[in-house]
Amino acid sequence: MRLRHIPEAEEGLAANPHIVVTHPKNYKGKFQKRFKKNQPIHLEIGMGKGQFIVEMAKAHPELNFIGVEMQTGVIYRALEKVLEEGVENVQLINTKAQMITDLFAEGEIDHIYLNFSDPWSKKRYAVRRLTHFNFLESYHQVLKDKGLLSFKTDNRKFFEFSIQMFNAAHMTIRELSLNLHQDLEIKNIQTEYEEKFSKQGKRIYYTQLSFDFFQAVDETALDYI
Ligand SMILES: C[S@@+](CC[C@H](N)C(=O)[O-])C[C@H]1O[C@@H](n2cnc3c(N)ncnc32)[C@H](O)[C@@H]1O
Repeated sequence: MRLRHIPEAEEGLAANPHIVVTHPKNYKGKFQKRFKKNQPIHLEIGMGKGQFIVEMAKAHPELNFIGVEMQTGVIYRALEKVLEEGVENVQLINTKAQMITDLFAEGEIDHIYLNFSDPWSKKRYAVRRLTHFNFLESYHQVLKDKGLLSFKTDNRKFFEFSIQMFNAAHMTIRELSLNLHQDLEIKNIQTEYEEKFSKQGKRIYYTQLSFDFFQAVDETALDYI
């Protein structure tokens, strides 16, 4: 997702410090302080323009949500949505996924969502995929014991790569669908990309996993890349 430069974005983000966390490292281990209610924290990484996180926050007032997005113009669009909808259980952070162990303490997060993350199709960029085992190790660190990771994509190869990574990390699959929109048993809130891709007739791949039997990634995982 690339947006044209939005001149008012930086100013808009700075003007809303009650929603946009301007010094996130100061809250490491204390993110509950950013919310009105002390309740489980769900984190979306690469949240885009915020459709999913805002709809989730409306559907689940019993949860707190944090959205991480690296592009300033894109997170600004998410901020506009949070303000428009008046949801009080969403906080936004303008940073990269690579930072999450600097931002969150061990076990601070209950659930991580990766929705339509960039597939980085070229092998030499495999390390940038947000399901690469380097990222899985950092997710494991910040997630609570038995915390969950949910992942959706339209890209079959990326999904297969990710399943191999999850397997190498000894994760446990809790839910899986190779055609999410045909699978009526799985509750689903759509993202911007998901709506676009499913209108084009593309299948949506989905899985939800936990790290309860996590072990260090084994070396054979490297064969998959
Ligand atoms: C393809 S878009 C998907 C957006 C949204 N999740 C959806 O499903 O509609 C991927 C988003 O992830 C963001 N992103 C990519 N790599 C990231 C990273 N390393 N850290 C934070 N955000 C990232 C991009 O800026 C982009 O907005």
